[in-house]
Amino acid sequence: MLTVNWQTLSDKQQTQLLSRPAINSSADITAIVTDIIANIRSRGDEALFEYTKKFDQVDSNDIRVTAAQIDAAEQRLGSEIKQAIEVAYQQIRRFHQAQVQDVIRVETMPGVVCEMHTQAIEAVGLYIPGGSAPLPSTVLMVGAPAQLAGCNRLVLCSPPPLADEILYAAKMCGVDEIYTVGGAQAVAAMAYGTQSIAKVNKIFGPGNAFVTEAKRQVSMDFAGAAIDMPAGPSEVLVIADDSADSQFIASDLLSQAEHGHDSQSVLVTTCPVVAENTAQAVLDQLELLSRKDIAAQALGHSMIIIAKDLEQAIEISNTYAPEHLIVQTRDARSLVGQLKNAGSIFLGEWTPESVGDYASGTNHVLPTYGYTKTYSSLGMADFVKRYTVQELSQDGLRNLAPTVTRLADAEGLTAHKRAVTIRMDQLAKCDQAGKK
Ligand SMILES: NC(=O)c1ccc[n+]([C@@H]2O[C@H](COP(=O)([O-])OP(=O)(O)OC[C@H]3O[C@@H](n4cnc5c(N)ncnc54)[C@H](O)[C@@H]3O)[C@@H](O)[C@H]2O)c1
Ligand SMILES: N[C@H](CO)Cc1c[nH]c[nH+]1
Ligand SMILES: [Zn+2]
Repeated sequence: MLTVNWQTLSDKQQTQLLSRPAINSSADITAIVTDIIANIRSRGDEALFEYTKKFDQVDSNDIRVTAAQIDAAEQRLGSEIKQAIEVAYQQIRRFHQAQVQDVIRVETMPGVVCEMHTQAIEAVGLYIPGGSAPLPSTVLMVGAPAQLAGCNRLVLCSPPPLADEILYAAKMCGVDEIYTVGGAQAVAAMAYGTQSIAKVNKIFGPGNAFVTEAKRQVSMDFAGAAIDMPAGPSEVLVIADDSADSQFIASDLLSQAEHGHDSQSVLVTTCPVVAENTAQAVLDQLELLSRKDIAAQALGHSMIIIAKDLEQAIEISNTYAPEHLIVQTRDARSLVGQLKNAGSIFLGEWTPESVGDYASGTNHVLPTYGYTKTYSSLGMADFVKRYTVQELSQDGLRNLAPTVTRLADAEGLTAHKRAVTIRMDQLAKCDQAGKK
């Protein structure tokens, strides 16, 4: 892991160090994905089966998981893992239930009532990564809020083979339309529809560079599907002062590095001793990992930055805009207001990032590539649409009519004006009749 002293770097070096490649920066990946999407659109299932054979080595036209297969998966699982999935599901539901937005009602002027309502998105596509590891926790992160929101059709796609834990978590979230397809081809199938998979309105979930690029491309086409966010290879940034425990920091850096060769882990510390001890602890702990090779590759583009003080450390973090931000300093809570760009923040030494990955209740689907500057952690708001309702009483119309008619005059829109004056005339007649 590269260690650098921030003070000694030029502006250009600092910018380079904190940047990551854009989603579509690989011309190869962009071209491959464009081709896959075009093929799925023109040849549907036939292309979907071909890609599943080519990329996932499964030669089958049976991509829909049956109810019997879901039940069999449940039977095979041990009680401890079932219980862990159940506890995580309840935790996630609890935190997401609290985000459910009640109807907002405001009387903006006497007799003028405005409301904001939400309505669940009808059909949602849930992408669950599966290339390098099955992620049942991701099923809960996208499935539980979709279920809570009341989405009508929950479609899950994940590359074969589907782990029993994935099927069990899906069942818990009420997902019964499950397909064993992955990659860009699964995203294209959900966005445009094929003979086996009917089109969805919005696609959720993280994935590798091919999946994320496919989501980007289908979301740019109005005939495609909306997407949640760019959620690519995992990242973590740790801010630490001299009070931090280097063994703890190393375990957090490695827990994201083991996700994929393209994951990135960053430590920004004000203390050179913590920097040195953490570098050593990372090497020691790396030896203990089952996915040592993957983590080692990720460490190749990970780094330790020595900052002059906490203020500079925070500035670096805000510029990098990490998916996960861990704060291991004295009184970590006091920094929260200054941490402007992060998908999810973990405060203090007793809050490892992995609790958010599984079961604290927060969502682990988070923007990466620096998109925490503009995108948010996945939440209930992503599964619904907002719409407004307004209702005016006779007095409400009387009160608002002068404003609306003058603005309609200013815009030269006489029909808009008449829609108000025609009613005002009617009200005037009624008033007259009432007086007689
Ligand atoms: N940001 C988040 O919220 C979040 C959450 C969980 C996981 N992740 C990330 O998701 C990613 C999961 O990646 P993964 O690879 O394990 O699973 P994946 O399901 O995203 O990708 C596997 C698929 O990629 C396709 N593919 C592989 N090589 C290809 C090639 N050469 N050409 C075309 N398609 C190809 C295949 O179709 C395969 O099914 C990791 O990077 C992990 O860090 C992110
Ligand atoms: N850290 C990942 C999000 O970037 C989510 C995850 C799933 N399982 C373990 N971790
Ligand atoms: Zn993780």
